[in-house]
Amino acid sequence: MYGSPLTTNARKLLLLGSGELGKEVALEAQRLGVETIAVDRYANAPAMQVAHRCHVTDMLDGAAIRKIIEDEKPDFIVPEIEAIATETLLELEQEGFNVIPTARAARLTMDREGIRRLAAETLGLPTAPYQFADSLDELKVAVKEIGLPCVIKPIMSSSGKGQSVCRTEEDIEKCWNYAMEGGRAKKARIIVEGFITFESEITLLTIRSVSGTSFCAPIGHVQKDGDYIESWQPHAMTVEQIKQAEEIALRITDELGGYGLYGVELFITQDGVLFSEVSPRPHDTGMVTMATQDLSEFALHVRAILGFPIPTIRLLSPGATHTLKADRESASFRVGGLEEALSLPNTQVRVFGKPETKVGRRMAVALCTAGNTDEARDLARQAAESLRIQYD
Ligand SMILES: Nc1ncnc2c1ncn2[C@@H]1O[C@H](COP(=O)(O)OP(=O)(O)OP(=O)(O)O)[C@@H](O)[C@H]1O
Ligand SMILES: NCC(=O)N[C@@H]1O[C@H](COP(=O)([O-])[O-])[C@@H](O)[C@H]1O
Ligand SMILES: [Mg+2]
Repeated sequence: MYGSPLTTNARKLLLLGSGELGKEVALEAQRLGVETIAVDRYANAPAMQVAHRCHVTDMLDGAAIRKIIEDEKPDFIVPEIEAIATETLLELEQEGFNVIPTARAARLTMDREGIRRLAAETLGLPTAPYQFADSLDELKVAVKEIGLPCVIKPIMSSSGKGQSVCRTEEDIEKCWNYAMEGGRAKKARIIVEGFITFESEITLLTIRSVSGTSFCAPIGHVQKDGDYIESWQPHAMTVEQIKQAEEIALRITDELGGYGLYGVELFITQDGVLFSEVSPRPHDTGMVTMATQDLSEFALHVRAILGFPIPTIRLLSPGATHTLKADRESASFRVGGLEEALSLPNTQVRVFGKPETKVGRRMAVALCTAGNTDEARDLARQAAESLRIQYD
């Protein structure tokens, strides 16, 4: 039982990160009468536009995050991005705050080394071969060990920032410099992974709630330069592949614990399913569930967080998403083409409302359903291609 938002008995959910995914979490929380507070590094972030209140702060500044949380006293602290002062979250959890799904999950997944060592070395899950390096010289040695081609990523980055494929020895220095520019922390540490020639890659949304662990139908996706372009659900898989995928997802989410939705990223290869990484929060590729499922990944996250049951998750239709990205930096622009996009059948659009564009920044997504995923992908691509950004 809890009171209405903005009254003394309100249940309060504070988002650390306020992008397009947080916006949907805030909306779902509000549907259940929860007070929402959005925090991010810049003003007018998408979730701030729908939350009851907001705060702008450096998300890696532990003292600043602590001050906001001590003042707000939220019932749930919900990380929405990776780059947060997670040491402070560990402390706050110790002091009795509820970090979703757990502060340790946020801490481990903030940095590729934490989650990769846990998955591969502690749990023994199959992954791409990997090495870490702190300098260009160390990287050269690591590339020799792993072999070419390989994938080089800053240990702290997301949405493909600073990530590149190294194909020849001459590329190594370029990849190192690219990783140094794209990483979000001061640490100059990178991971080198063997390049996996996968048949497909999926996100397995896995929910830990009072009802136990539930899985959504697998979501297939295509990424370009490490960032997602399109996703679809369900992704066709054999019974054995689904079994392996669910086993991996169960192992890693059981280890990380807590209540909430996880996005488990997996590579489907000829030799079986490999663990790639996991988000302890809704996943960008999972936006497709806003069109395909009775409960979207955002609704599921909120239900799990609040401690409510999730007896069933229904896939209502095959569906797909396709993203709209900006190609330059601007604070004065318009998103157009909605008339054309929305004249397509079974099509919806989410315009995130980000205040500025940047090269490669995701600004909107098209969501479509159809009789099968191929048709849905075609439709979503057409819808996204109808959308355009006009810069002043
Ligand atoms: N070892 C690999 N072999 C082949 N492709 C890879 C490898 N690692 C990453 N990729 C490709 O790059 C994409 C992004 O990689 P990864 O998920 O590690 O980065 P990320 O920055 O965390 O992205 P996001 O935040 O969007 O999940 C993967 O989905 C996959 O398409
Ligand atoms: N792959 C992670 C992901 O998609 N995260 C989503 O993107 C936002 C940041 O976008 P921005 O970089 O455009 O501000 C995050 O806040 C989250 O919603
Ligand atoms: Mg990823």
